[in-house]
Amino acid sequence: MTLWELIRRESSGEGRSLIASATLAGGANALGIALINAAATEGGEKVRSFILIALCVLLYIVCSRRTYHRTTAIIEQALKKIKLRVIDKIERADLQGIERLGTSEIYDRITENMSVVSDSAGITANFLQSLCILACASIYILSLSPPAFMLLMLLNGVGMMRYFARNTEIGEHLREVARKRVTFFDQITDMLKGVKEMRLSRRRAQDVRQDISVTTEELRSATVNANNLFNDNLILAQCVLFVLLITMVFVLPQHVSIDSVKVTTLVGAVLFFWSPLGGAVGGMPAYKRSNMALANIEALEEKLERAARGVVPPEKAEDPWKGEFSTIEMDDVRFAYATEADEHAFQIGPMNLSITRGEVVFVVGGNGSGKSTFMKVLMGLYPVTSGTLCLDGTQIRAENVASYREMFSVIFADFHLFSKLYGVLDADEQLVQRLLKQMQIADKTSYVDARFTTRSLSTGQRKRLAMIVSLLEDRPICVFDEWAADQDPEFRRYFYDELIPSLKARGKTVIAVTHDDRYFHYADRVVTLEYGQVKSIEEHATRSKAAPVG
Ligand SMILES: Nc1ncnc2c1ncn2[C@@H]1O[C@H](COP(=O)(O)OP(=O)(O)OP(=O)(O)O)[C@@H](O)[C@H]1O
Repeated sequence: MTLWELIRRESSGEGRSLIASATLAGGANALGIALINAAATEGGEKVRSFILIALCVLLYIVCSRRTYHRTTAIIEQALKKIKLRVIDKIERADLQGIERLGTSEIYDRITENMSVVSDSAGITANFLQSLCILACASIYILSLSPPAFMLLMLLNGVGMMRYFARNTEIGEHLREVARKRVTFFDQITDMLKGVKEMRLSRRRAQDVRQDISVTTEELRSATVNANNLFNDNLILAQCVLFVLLITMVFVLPQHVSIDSVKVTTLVGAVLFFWSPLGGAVGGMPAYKRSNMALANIEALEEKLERAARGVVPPEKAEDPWKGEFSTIEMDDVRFAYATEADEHAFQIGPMNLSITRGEVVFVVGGNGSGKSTFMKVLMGLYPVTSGTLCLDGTQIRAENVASYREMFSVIFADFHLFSKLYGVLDADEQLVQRLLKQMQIADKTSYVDARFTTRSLSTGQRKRLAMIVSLLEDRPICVFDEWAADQDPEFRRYFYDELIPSLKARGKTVIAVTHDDRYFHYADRVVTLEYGQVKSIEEHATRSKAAPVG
C-alpha cells in the first residue's frame, strides 16, 4: 500500500476534495505568477492586476492550508487506526505466533515505521500540491510557446525515465535498511538485558560492541546508498533545468520565431516551474520511505493475521462452564513446536492424564523434559497437535478456549508483573494490604490506585507480588511454574506447608512445577516427565493443614 492509497482509503471519500483543494492551490499559485509576469512585461491596468494577484494569493492560502491540514489529520487518523489494529492483532494472535515473530520487529514497525509515515504528512501535501502547480505551470508554458512546451515535455520525459530506473535500486536499499534496523533493535535489546554480564567481561562487551558496530556499518552503508540515489535524482532534476534553459535561450530562437521578451518570459516561467518540480523530486524520498514503512507495517499485520488465524473473536466465544469444572482430561494429546523446517522440533505426548477439581498435582522432570510446554498445552495456550483436551467432557476448541483459559491463574517461570492490577482493578484494598503483609513485602511496596508503588524488588519478592495477583484473581485452578525456586527456606516452607494446603482446602486445584522433592508428600499426585512423555505418576497422601488466604 502506498501513502496515497492509505490517504484514499482512510479519508472516506475525501481524496477527491483533497485533490480539488491541492489543484486550486496549485492553480492559484500558477495564475498568480502568470499575472505577475504579465504585469511586469506587458504593463496595463496595475490596480486590476494587483487585486487579481491578491485574490490568487488568498485562494492559495485557503486551499493550501486545507490540503496540508487535512492530509496531516487523515494520515494521523489512519496511523491511530493501524496502531489499534496491530494491538488488537497482537492480542488475538496465538502464543506461538508471537514467540516466533519476536519483539524487535513489532517494536520497529509500531514505533520507527509509524514515525516515518507521520513525518511525511507535510511533505506529502507539498508533493500533491507541487504536482498540481506543475500541471498548471505546464499549461501556462504551452500558452506562451507550444515548441517550448514540447521541449519541456521531452526533457522531463528523459529525466523521468532515468528517475524511475533508479527506483528498484532505491527500494532494495530501503528494504535492507528495514532489515538491519530490526537486527539493530535485537542487538540493543540483548545488550541492555545483558548489561551486568558485559560489566563482568571486557571480552564479552567487546564482542557485543563489535557485532553492533558491524550492523551499524551495514545500516549506514544501506542508508547512504539509498540517500545517494535520491540526491542523484535531485542533481538530475537540476541538470535537466540547465539543459532546458540553455536550449530555450540558445537553440529555440534559431529554429522558431520567438522574440527576446517571450524568451525572457519563458525563462521566468520555467524557473518558476522548477521550484515545485524541486519540491516534488525532493519530497520523493520521504514519500518512498513512507511507502516502504507502510509495506513493513502491512507485512507485520499479515504475520499477525496468520498467527491469529483460527482464533475465534470474543463475541463468538462460548463459555459452557461458567467458571466451574470437575475434571480436565488429556487423551492421547500431542504437541510439537512449529519451527521453520526444523525436524528436531521438541514434541510432547502422546499424553493421557486427568486432573480433578481440588487436586494438588506436582509436575517434575529434568531440564528440557517439557514441563513448561506441557503446562502451556494444558492451559490451552498452545493448541494440541493431535488428541483431545477436554473439560468435563467438552473438547477444548477455538470457540471455547478463551473461557477455558480463564479457569487458570498462573505464575510462569518467566512471569510478567504489569504496572497496574489489570484484570483485578476492582480488588479490595484491605485484602491487598493483608496479602502484602502475609507475603512480607508490605514494608517494600504499597497498593495505591490499582497499582503497586514499586516493582523494583528482589526476584523472590517480585514472585510474592505475582502470588498476590494470582490469589486476587481467585480462579479455580492455580498453576505455579517453579514459584518456590527463588524463595528463602522460610517462604518455601510457607508455600508448601500453608499456601498449597489452604488453596486445596478452598477447593482450588493446584498444579505446580517443582524440583523440591522434600515437599512431594503435599501433592496428591506427582507426574514425572521425561523427553516430553509422562514417565510415571505417583500417588501421595495429602496432609490437609489449611491456613486462611487473604
Ligand atoms: N518457543 C519454543 N519454540 C521451540 N522450541 C521450544 C520453545 N520453548 C521451548 N522449546 C523446546 O522445548 C523443550 C522443552 O522446554 P520446556 O521449557 O518445556 O522444558 P522444561 O522441562 O520446562 O525445562 P526447565 O526445567 O529447564 O524449565 C526444550 O528442549 C526447548 O528447546
